[in-house]
Amino acid sequence: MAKNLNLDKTESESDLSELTGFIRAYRYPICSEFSKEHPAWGMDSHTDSSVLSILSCEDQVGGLQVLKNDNWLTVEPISNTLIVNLGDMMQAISNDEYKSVKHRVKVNRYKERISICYFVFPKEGSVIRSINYKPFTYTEFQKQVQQDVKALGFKVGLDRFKHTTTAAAAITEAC
Ligand SMILES: O=C(O)CCC(=O)C(=O)O
Ligand SMILES: [Fe+2]
Repeated sequence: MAKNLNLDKTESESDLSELTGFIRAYRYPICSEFSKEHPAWGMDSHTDSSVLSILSCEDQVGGLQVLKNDNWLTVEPISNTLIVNLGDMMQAISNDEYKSVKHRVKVNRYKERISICYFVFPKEGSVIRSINYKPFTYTEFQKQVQQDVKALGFKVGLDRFKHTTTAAAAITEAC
């Protein structure tokens, strides 16, 4: 991807680090109390703050949905297959050429769901430089996300770091 985007090799290597990645395992219990009209979410709609997120759904129980062209698409689990989601840091690094995908997880009525996710983050202190965003470090991004969630109840994300005043417009729109 770095090659496709003509990114500087040293700089893109410093934006990716195995050392700052982590693995998280999830268990989504069975939930029978929902209907088509009132679905229940194991995880609400969000974008990952990572560079990349690699998902493995251990028991082939579906539920993951991704937003494409304003439509929620169900990701059918395929055995021995990993799903790679692009996160906010990849969107910034790629100057918005690659988009951080909005996704959510629906709970299952009959089976619990186990998934394992590996999140890749930028190296500590590495500055994300992009035409569309002010330079920032992942630590600064995360701090802003936490502040917004606390103050507004939702993540504003990359719009906060846009060069223009669209950040304010994005927040007003979301309210
Ligand atoms: O459990 C999943 O398949 C997705 C989890 C997820 O989206 C996340 O941890 O950010
Ligand atoms: Fe996610």
